Amino acid sequence: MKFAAVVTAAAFTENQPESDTDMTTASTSLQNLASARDLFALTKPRVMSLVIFTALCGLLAAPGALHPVLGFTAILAISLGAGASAALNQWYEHDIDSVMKRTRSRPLPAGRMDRDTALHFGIGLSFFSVLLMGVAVNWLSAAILAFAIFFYAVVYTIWLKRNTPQNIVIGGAAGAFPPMIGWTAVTGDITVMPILLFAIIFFWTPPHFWALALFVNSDYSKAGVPMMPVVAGRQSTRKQIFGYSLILAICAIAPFALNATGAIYGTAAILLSIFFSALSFRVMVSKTSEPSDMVQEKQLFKFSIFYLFALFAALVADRAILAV
Ligand code: HEM
Ligand SMILES: CC(C)=CCC/C(C)=C/CC/C(C)=C/COP(=O)(O)OP(=O)(O)O
Repeated sequence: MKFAAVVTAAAFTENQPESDTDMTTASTSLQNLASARDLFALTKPRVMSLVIFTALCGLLAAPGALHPVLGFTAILAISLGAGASAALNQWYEHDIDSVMKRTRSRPLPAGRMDRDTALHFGIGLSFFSVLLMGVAVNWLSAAILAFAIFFYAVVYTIWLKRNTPQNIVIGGAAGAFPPMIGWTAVTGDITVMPILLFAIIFFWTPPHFWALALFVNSDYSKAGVPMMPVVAGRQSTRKQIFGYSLILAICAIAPFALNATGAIYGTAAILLSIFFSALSFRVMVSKTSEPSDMVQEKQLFKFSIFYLFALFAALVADRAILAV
């Protein structure tokens, strides 16, 4: 311990700036570090980690083989494209992000970054990710990636979000493309299975998001965003959550029912979907109006994330076992 303390102290002393110029350089690099951190935050890394995971699972579950370097490049391109679309989303939404409690400490509303930086970063990274995918992997995957970025940054963010309570139902398509892109990176074509993977995330998105929207409702109404609970009310949203969770169950079990996967995926899909539907049912029959008492909604939101993670992990595990 003592030795470690001496070494740390020595290293610290060694790194001390000796002059004013050193001090300026040190503070500039600290600022650069802070903005690098903010650029990273602009990519919504926590949300995108699951997006990237579903893309990776799509790639690993697809029939055929892709050289590991190309597989890595495909996932890198999807990650950069997803991050770029999130940056463009925040460039456009700086006004409503500064009104909502949940989003006002983001780099733009908090004033730690100017809008042009976010715009240039988002556009530059979008082009780079699509070109990388096209040149290194294939142009079908690049085209779907470009469409997904456009769908999130323009169709959802600019057009749908502020105009219709169906915003996340239609806009959710953007988040449903990544496993399809992972799949086409390997196969180069679109078959029933990548369409089903798309459908799973498409029908998962409304319960995932509306569960959250129910307990952050006041944020959205304050910002004037017509999310479903704001426009149609809590009870209608709760019924729709249950409806979508039943459609989700059908889509999740379909790959097994169609013999496209084995029993590992089938068992996981059935158990996870029963639990998801049960939690959605509890939300539907709940009458709570106080956000702090919305235990069922909070549980459903948390479980939605586990559900998608576990379902896609089961898909890959199933494929790995079948291959042995
Ligand atoms: C239009 C579609 C979607 C909407 C509107 C939406 C909205 C949200 C919101 C508002 C949050 C709260 C956290 C935050 O402040 O960012 C959240 C969390 C999350 N979302 Fe979604 N989401 C959507 C689609 C997706 C998709 C497609 C995925 C992954 C495949 C995903 C994964 C996650 C994860 C992992 C979290 C938790 C992040 C954390 O722990 O902070 N979401 N989502
Ligand atoms: C490859 C590719 C382009 C992937 C994109 C994946 C995608 C669309 C994910 C959606 C995730 C997300 C953070 C939605 C938040 O909605 P919001 O922006 O309305 O949330 P906010 O209120 O937190 O800003």
